[in-house]
Amino acid sequence: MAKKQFKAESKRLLELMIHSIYTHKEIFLREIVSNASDALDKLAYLSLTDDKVGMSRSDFGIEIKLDQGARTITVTDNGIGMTKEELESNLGVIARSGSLQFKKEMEQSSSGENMDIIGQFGVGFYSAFMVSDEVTVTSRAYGSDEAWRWKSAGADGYTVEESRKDTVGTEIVMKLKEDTEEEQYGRFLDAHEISALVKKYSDYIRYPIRMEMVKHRRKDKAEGTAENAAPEWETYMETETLNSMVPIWQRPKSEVSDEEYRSFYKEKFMDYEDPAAVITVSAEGAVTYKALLFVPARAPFDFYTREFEKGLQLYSSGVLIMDKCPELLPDHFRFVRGVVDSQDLSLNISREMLQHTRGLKVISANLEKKIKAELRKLLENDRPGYERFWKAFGLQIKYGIAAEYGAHKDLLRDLLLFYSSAEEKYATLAEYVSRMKEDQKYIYYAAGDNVARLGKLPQTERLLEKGYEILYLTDEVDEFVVQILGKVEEKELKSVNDDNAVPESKEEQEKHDKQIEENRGLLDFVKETLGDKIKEARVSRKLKSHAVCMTADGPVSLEMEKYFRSLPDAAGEKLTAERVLELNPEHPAVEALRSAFETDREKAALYARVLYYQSLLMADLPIEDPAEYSRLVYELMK
Ligand SMILES: Nc1ncnc2c1ncn2[C@@H]1O[C@H](COP(=O)(O)OP(=O)(O)OP(=O)(O)O)[C@@H](O)[C@H]1O
Repeated sequence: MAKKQFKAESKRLLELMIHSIYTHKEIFLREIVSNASDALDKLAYLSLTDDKVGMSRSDFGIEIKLDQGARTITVTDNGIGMTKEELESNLGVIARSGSLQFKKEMEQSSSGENMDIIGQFGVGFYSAFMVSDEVTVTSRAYGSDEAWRWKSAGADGYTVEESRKDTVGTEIVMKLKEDTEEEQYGRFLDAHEISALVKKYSDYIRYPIRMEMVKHRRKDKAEGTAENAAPEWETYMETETLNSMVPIWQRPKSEVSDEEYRSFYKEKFMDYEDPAAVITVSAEGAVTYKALLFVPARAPFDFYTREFEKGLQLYSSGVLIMDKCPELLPDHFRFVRGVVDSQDLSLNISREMLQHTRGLKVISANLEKKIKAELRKLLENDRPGYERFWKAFGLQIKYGIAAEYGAHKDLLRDLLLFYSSAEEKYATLAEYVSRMKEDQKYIYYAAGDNVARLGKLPQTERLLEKGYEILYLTDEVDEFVVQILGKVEEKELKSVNDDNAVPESKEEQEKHDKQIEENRGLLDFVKETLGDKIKEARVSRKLKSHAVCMTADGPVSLEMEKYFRSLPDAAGEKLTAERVLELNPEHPAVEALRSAFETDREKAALYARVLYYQSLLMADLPIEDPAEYSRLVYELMK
């Protein structure tokens, strides 16, 4: 029979498995058993809506058989099975999630020194090759009379041939490798070893995992045996269920260790980092359910893409109904992973119907509150942990505030962190407010690309000098968030660009009014020279060591304009900011402009243009005509 080749990337993964230097080879059993459990889930789910399956929950199970003579471990399930095509496509190429993730990680760590990663999350079926030199999979798919056998001795390919199997399901025979000095593969033929591995990794699997175990018992005394004769023992075989079948989320929190929660998370959701937070819920009342939720420590690579699917696993009395039920999670908490199990959702419910059940709404509203509370707890008790969370998912929280016209702002506001000028670290809005100076009316913010640049923005200088704290907003969505929030604890959020951002004394005000009066002609001239490039030229109230800065009037800020400009053309009309060029009349450069305005208008126009370009540069706005700008500078230097 012709051997078929594995796809290139599968082959590489397989080779890694075969030559794995990883010491926790024992995890192969967890992977094979969890695949069997998935297959049982699928058929159990089908049996809810399809009478033809003719099986009930108690009929499903997994069986493990050890054969010392043949050096084989056989794992059999009566789940959904695989057709010939499925055998080829599922076992011939790298499967989804876990294996792919694994492959990515391996590519990133080119030397393979990260081999420890292997055991931390699902590596799937291929892990069988860590301990076996031949794997045979015989399967009969539900609804089919045919059975097929897939066989492979490793990276050089596999065969698929017709076979026989009386019942629906899958049987996997792993022929163990010969023992070497480093590795005793033979230990996996020991029933006690296997039993311990099932307990360790697969205890919560909700189907019985059965195996024949050798047992010892005292023989009944034969008649006439002396009273004090030594008791006689006999051995016999008995099928034992190795796992407790109690899912971790059904166990009382006090009986589960943190380590158990963490390793459950890592195995189930294929992460190799511990979660940032674990949330357990046991609710009784309108809807009775248990939930076990996790906040991952970092965002999956596809988190901020359309491909990412949110949702929690939904079980109804222990039967998996849906792998990612989106209705259970609001968008702003879409990073949460976990499981919900409720006896109050009808088992016969179809997935479409499920979307409309009230029970789900109740659960989701409750979970939203719990997640919020847990994040607050993290913020209060473990600031570095929260800041790590914030780096991963803060953007999502901000989107949540900006979404739906601010419908969720009250829930999410006190989860926000912004970088602050005061302590050069993140601050919550409440922390900012608590530090506000007595005479301080506003919560100040500056928006731009990065903190370093914002700290040097001309218009922040006087505010900082007066000792006011400024929040530096560096995400595109930030200014939308600020607009939606409007006020925090009665304090208005104010851009440093705002014309009256800096509070003025009466004298300062009078001085300013006088400056406006004195410079009226000059301001008109600057506006005339620059034409449509600006809406207005204005005497600045906020500049100190700089001559000019660019700000904007109206609802569209300069940063928003940058954002709108970055959108694809299809995104509709581009909104532009109403630009205002602010001049500092006390600055020598502006004084030079003023005297040129009085004596040499051509020179004054040159100065005005140069200052305009300077303001664009400092605001990190594009210079429309860099060549012209350069020519102006040459002109100045003449
Ligand atoms: N016992 C089984 N019964 C039915 N199908 C199975 C069985 N074992 C494996 N499969 C099929 O083979 C596919 C590949 O399995 P594999 O373990 O490599 O990846 P996976 O389970 O999809 O993801 P992971 O990498 O997370 O384990 C499975 O998705 C499933 O469709």
